[in-house]
Amino acid sequence: MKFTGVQLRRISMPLVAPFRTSFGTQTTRDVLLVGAMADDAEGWGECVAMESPLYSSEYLDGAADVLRRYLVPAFLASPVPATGVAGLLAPFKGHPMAKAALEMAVLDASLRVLGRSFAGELGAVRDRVPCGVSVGIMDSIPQLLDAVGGYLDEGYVRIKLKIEPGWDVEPVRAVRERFGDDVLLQVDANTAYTLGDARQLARLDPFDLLLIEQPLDEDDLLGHAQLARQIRTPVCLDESITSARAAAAAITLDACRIVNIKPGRVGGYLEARRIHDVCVAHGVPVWCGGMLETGLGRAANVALAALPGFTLPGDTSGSGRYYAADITEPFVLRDGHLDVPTGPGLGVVPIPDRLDEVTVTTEWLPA
Ligand SMILES: CSCC[C@@H](NC(=O)CCC(=O)O)C(=O)O
Ligand SMILES: [Mg+2]
Repeated sequence: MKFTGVQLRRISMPLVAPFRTSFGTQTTRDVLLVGAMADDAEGWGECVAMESPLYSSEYLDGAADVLRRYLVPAFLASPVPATGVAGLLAPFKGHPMAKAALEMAVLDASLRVLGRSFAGELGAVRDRVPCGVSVGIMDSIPQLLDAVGGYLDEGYVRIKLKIEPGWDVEPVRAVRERFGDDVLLQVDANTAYTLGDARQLARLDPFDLLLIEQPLDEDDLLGHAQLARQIRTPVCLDESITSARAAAAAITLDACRIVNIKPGRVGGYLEARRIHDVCVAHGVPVWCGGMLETGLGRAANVALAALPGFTLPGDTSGSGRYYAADITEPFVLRDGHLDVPTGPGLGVVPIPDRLDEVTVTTEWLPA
């Protein structure tokens, strides 16, 4: 396979509704796409970095810069197989989301030539996955209950509520009172609390939550271990799990009992699989997190979510959760599940007209 170059394409996708978390409110999702163009195939990667460094230290323009100046030239100078991309890029410190996007594009191109799907390559054991949905912080409890009711009507099998100090026990209590105890329910704090909030977080214990996601700072494994001894709700980590090694450390320190796996956060789908394997070896359930991906990243996430250790519904919602029109054929929920793509590579491709409608800039980096 001979790569002729790499395309960096910035797109801007309006959200169907504002999405508010403890670190801010989004109304559009700006995305950096990476196109790995070879003589016999093209592959696509999606960089999940946000426009601003609010979820993690990466941000879209920084990812574009490190790809343009370091990662893409290193790859084009010595085009290794997809399994070699992470090692080739390791000398460049950090930037897991940028690295993940390039690895994903190379993997997609390679698998298309081989006629192999992402699901087949990663080791999927299911042909459809149960889907959860992430629900933002709202202006009022009634507004929240309307949103949750709508998602349950759509068939989502698990509800995740974004929380922050001042919006935690009340919304959880209201959802339980309105929709009952059988709804699979969890919360995500995006690092908004401190160990000093343990008593407040323990007030969530009576609501039988599946988990509380990332209550404390990304680098506070010991704090999460101490918190886990003060609350009954299982602690799940997201931002803290940056690699398989970090997952092993978090589990060994009893900092978490569940792991949210996000390929972009950990440097790619191959590292994501390694984290899955570490967690399975420790008996720790995992689920697939989301970064408001377009259908490209969504396709890869759904394939990943079909691996055996993904025993909890992920944030693998339908395309319509965020976008009125996706850049690929939309992912549509059916009986609360999404079908795992079976075609070569990602199994989906960007629809040229849709892609052009949302494109802000494109750059060509020739081999
Ligand atoms: C803008 S919030 C992105 C990070 C957040 N992601 C979600 O809540 C799920 C988003 C999705 O459905 O893709 C998380 O911390 O888990
Ligand atoms: Mg999270």
